[in-house]
Amino acid sequence: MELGLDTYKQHEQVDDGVTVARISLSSANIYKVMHLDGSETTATPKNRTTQFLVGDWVVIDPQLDFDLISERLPRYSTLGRITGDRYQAQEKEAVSNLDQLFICISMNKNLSDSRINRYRYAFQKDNEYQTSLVLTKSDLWPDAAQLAAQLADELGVAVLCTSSLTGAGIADLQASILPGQTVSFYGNSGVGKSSLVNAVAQEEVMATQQISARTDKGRHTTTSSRLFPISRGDFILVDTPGIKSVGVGTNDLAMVFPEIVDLGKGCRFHDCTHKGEPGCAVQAAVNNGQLDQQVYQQFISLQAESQATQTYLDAKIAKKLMRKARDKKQAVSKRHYRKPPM
Ligand SMILES: Nc1nc2c(ncn2[C@@H]2O[C@H](COP(=O)(O)OP(=O)(O)OP(=O)(O)O)[C@@H](O)[C@H]2O)c(=O)[nH]1
Ligand SMILES: [Zn+2]
Repeated sequence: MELGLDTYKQHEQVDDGVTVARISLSSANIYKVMHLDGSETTATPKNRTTQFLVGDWVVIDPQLDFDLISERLPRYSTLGRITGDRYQAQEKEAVSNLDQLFICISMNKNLSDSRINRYRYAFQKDNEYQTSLVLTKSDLWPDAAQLAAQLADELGVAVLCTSSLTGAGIADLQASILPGQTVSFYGNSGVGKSSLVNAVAQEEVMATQQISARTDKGRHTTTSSRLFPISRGDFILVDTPGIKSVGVGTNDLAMVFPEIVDLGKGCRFHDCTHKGEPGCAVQAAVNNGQLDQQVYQQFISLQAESQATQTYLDAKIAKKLMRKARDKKQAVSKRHYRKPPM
């Protein structure tokens, strides 16, 4: 097992004579590294301020029952995720040294343009890793291959049409992963990602679930990313359950709809939402046929969605800040506590 080291060496240099390992788990500053023989050890950074991502190659100094991480080797790619800070959603790095990202969308009756548009930014981004679209559950779509071809043409990315049920397209997907590559599958809960990954890996890497009518929550017990070497397929899988959103955030709208941003420069108000304000150049363009009505509708619905993401993130952050403030207050009142005089 080489954990993708050969692929890594095609991008970056690794000195002879050092012992390298790969970060396989990162959770609340507890790290695990995987060695080239497949064994895993808890690891502690020599320098506590250094942050690591799952996928990082590191130089280790093995101790009796743990590894000391002495150095992080350069990353040739990073997969981002949207997180919130106090003011706005932000893109943060989540996984490193990734070669391919497969964005999975299921071919059920909910398949729509807006669903695909959500990821348009991720497809268009000039990534250091390759991004492909994987259509899952193709057995549910009458002319799946035709739609796949149309999307490939439209998006300019590879589109793989698969069904874990019939096995269609699985061999193509396997063939698109080169030996020693590090890959990740992204998809909303229920798209059939686990079934697909297991079919591609030819082993039970991930637990599959029947879609729960009760609740969508609590099915993934872990939210930390993890590295899985797949021996049958000779590739490395990074499971990223914590990544809820790839490139969907307010800022990304501009990248998905550059024509609307351009038109928006002509609006009377600089913060125009293009939803009926007077002097809106975008609405005017829809009215005179310059802007496609459908594109406009997609923009509006995606705008609502990204605002919802935003609000969700803001609320989460507000809660966190309140909790912090409360903890601080409690700490202060503890400090001032004096034993009552006898
Ligand atoms: N028709 C059809 N159903 C499928 C296919 N693949 C998976 N399913 C069904 O879709 C449901 C979800 O499958 P999973 O593989 O667990 O989906 P997931 O995306 O990993 O879901 P989470 O575990 O919630 O992340 C299950 O009921 C599967 O039986 C397929 O190719 N065709
Ligand atoms: Zn406007």
